[in-house]
Amino acid sequence: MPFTIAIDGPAASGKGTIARALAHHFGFAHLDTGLLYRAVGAKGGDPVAAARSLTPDDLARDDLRSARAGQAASRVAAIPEVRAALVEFQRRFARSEPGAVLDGRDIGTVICPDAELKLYVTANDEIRARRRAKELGADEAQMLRELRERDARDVARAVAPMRPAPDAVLLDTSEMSIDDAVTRAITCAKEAGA
Ligand SMILES: Nc1ncnc2c1ncn2[C@@H]1O[C@H](COP(=O)(O)OP(=O)(O)OP(=O)(O)O)[C@@H](O)[C@H]1O
Ligand SMILES: Nc1ccn([C@@H]2O[C@H](COP(=O)(O)O)[C@@H](O)[C@H]2O)c(=O)n1
Repeated sequence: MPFTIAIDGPAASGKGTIARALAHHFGFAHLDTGLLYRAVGAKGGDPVAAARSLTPDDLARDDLRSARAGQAASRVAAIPEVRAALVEFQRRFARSEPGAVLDGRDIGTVICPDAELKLYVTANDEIRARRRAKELGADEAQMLRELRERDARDVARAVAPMRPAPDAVLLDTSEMSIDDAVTRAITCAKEAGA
């Protein structure tokens, strides 16, 4: 049976960093599910048709990590038919052997409600904005506005809103180094049987 780790949380909280490190440590596959929504938003045209016809080339675009792509992603992510078109791919990925780590907003609640480990990664808004501004070479105040706008949309949408699964382990990385956060996540995964 594959071991699935579901990681959710708000933008720039450190989910992807932890997910990549866990996948590397345990030899698991990793899927950054935000990339799917970013690719749909970046494709333009009808988002539902875009979600139904996503290709590996769409996911390899080099403009998907921008703040603009993040905003476009959170708009298309509120469309139920877009989300529905992406469910099966994510669930199939989650069954990768010997295990898989998926990070996003609804992994523990909708995509993999039976995951062996669910983490909900947070950090305070200002710290997240500082980290993202440093990463993108962008203005911190503008990043703060954009992160808050995106989080508000992700929390408020009717379908698969961003929230912790009831059985998720909460990991606030505000005062943690990357190494500390990864070490804590590895400990949680070992305790869960990885
Ligand atoms: N504990 C930490 N301390 C300092 N910087 C961190 C920490 N965790 C992550 N970072 C940095 O913060 C930035 C955002 O992290 P990351 O991309 O992992 O967040 P995310 O939650 O996956 O974001 P998104 O949802 O937008 O994909 C990166 O530049 C990363 O290197
Ligand atoms: N499981 C997911 C993952 C992402 N989204 C939406 O995509 C936006 C971009 O995600 P990043 O993780 O790359 O920042 C995000 O703001 C969400 O709107 C989602 O809905 N579900």
